Amino acid sequence: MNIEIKNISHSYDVEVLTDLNLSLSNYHSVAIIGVSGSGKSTLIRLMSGLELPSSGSIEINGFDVRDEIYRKSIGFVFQNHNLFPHLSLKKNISLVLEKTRNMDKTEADRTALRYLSLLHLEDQVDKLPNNVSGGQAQRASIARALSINPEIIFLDEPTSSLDPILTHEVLTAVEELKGLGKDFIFVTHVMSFVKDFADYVIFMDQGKIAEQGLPTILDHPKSEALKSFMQKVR
Ligand SMILES: Nc1ncnc2c1ncn2[C@@H]1O[C@H](COP(=O)(O)OP(=O)(O)OP(=O)(O)O)[C@@H](O)[C@H]1O
Repeated sequence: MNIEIKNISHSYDVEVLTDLNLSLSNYHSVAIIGVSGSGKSTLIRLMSGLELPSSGSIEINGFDVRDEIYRKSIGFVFQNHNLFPHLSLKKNISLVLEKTRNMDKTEADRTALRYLSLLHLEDQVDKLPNNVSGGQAQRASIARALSINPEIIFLDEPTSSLDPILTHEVLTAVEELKGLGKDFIFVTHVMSFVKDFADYVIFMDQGKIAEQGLPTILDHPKSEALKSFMQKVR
């Protein structure tokens, strides 16, 4: 995918991203890392078009992120699974497909089952989100994001509410998706996953990109900020 971010700043009560620029071509799996509050979630939400920057522009694969065509070409997985609690895992997916992709019920059900199986949830499809583990629910929300056949999948700390075992289970499932030919942009605190899965790393510090490059920057950080971060997360 190609990413062109020009001079974006973003404020809530105070400025959280400051004059940020990024130009990337032909990477497929971009990790955004950094300490809590450094602006990672804000950046990934702006890149997905879920929120618009206070100033500046973002183009991904040649589309302004405000473009409806772009918005239909992405899937987003949130920190918490965001599934409807009163619908089964299957229905959580098939309903989205019926309502937003005009699929008939049979095709929507078939597609939901296909993606739930891809995430190893074929035995859980009729359960409600509250009756499966946190890792299974998060895998179902990844299946839901995939089911609309997006070009890019955004994951904003998908394992932040999970214990280490479930974190491993979800991230292993994500790694298995590499062969699908999708592009990924993700925020995570799990550095082993960054090393295994990312082909480019963006390190955020205080609303700016403090360091960026291939995943090898994690082993050979140049900036004091990334050095200090790596000492804390190891
Ligand atoms: N909707 C909002 N309204 C007001 N302030 C916000 C909002 N979202 C984020 N912020 C503030 O913006 C700053 C950056 O937040 P952001 O969530 O982007 O950081 P982060 O690096 O993803 O942190 P974490 O790792 O804790 O999720 C923080 O100071 C946060 O309190």
